[in-house]
Amino acid sequence: MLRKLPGDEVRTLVSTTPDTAVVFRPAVMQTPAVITILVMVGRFITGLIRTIVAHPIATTALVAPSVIWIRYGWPVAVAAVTVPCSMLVGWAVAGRESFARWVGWRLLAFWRRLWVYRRHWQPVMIITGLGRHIRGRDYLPRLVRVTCDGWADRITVKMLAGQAVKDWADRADHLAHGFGAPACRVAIARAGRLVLTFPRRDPLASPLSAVPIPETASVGPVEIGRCEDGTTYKLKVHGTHVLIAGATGSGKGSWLWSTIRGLLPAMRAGLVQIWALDPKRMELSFGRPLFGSHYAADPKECADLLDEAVKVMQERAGRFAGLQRSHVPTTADPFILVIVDEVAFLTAYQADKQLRQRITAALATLTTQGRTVGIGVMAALQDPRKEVMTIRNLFPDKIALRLDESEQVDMVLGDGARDRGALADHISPVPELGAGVGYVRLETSPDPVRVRAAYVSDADIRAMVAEFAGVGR
Ligand SMILES: Nc1ncnc2c1ncn2[C@@H]1O[C@H](COP(=O)(O)OP(=O)(O)OP(=O)(O)O)[C@@H](O)[C@H]1O
Repeated sequence: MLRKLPGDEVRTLVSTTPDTAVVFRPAVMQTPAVITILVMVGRFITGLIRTIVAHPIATTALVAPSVIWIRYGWPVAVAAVTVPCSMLVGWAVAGRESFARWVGWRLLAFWRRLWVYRRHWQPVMIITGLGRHIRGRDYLPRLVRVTCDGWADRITVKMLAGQAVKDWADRADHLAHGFGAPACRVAIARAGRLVLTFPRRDPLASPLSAVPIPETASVGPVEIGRCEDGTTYKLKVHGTHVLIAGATGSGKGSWLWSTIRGLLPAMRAGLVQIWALDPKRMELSFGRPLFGSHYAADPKECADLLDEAVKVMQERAGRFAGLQRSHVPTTADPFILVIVDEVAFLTAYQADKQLRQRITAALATLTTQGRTVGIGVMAALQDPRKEVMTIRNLFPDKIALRLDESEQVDMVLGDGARDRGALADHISPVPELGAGVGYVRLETSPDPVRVRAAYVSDADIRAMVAEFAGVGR
């Protein structure tokens, strides 16, 4: 411990003038070891007092049995430990959730603060460059608070003066590895303070089976799957447009089908119509009887269907003008969701230039003016480059499933999304692990949310068709 003392660096400081060989060495005063030891003991005692003041309950729980033993003998001390412990075990068995909320997660947070974060804080901060070691002194960001839940540790950090969120976001990978976590998300708590989220396990690592069809007719938000904190995820479709980008086999189909599944009762009630454009003929054709006449696969038919949607939009806009500013779905004016699978087939890979321009113009019109009159677009595509999808920025809500390159993440979700933890290029290509997993960035929140869509199997689609065929007349 005493091999290197604070101040030893000074010994190695050397300065020279640029044009002479003169070397200046500072005079070094040796501090007697006893003074150094006293300083260290003083620091240890201060740290101990600080810990006692910061954690009075934990300290009492540790110290009280020894005090009882000394004053009243060991049988009383053993009773004083076993009675509360068995009560806690009883509570943990009888009321798992309340025990976890009031005791379990707090104990885990206390332990992980000491054992993981405090222990590794100094080396991780220095090596990542977020802290500085200058002339024997450490200048480190302050670890303010650690909280745990069933999924992740959340750490509140006070940044060093002059640091920016980007400094931390750029080092999210380093922080994750430094503290032994699979990932790290950086979010702003308030000026000067950040919350770092370190997941401890991945609740999305195994596929989810299809969400039951809702009992009641609702236009959304539609339950799609689960977030990584274990809560159910509901996607808003009415009043927005959604772009889903992902490499081949990333599970775009499960997002499209989970949405359709959640809207079936509303379709039956006449409050929703789904208009399906399926240029690949591989995805939506499977549930064709659900869409009635609002299904197109041939590019020319797709363009006609889109033009029809534009006409409905313009007719509604004329009728609603001056009367209402937002759409309320009714059987007379249902919410129309235009679902386009592999939109690039129509906007980029379409050989007929005129048709391509017509389709792009119709999609641009719908995405800029459709949402207030009850027309939404949900489009899926594999390649998110601007040349392929010139109108990608017209979609307020975006979802990035597995992508091949890290640059594609910001192309889909917008600037800074990957820095904020949307590691869509790290999603596993193994379908059981990664298909259907994606990062959602909503227009209302800059922080991407990691979600897995439930898998709607062929058998589920067949059952949906058997029960709901004809709802899309
Ligand atoms: N949510 C999911 N959970 C688990 N597995 C899934 C999920 N979604 C899809 N899969 C699996 O991944 C495979 C590919 O899915 P899917 O065809 O939907 O991908 P895609 O992105 O539409 O691909 P492409 O663009 O090539 O059509 C499916 O056959 C299925 O086995």
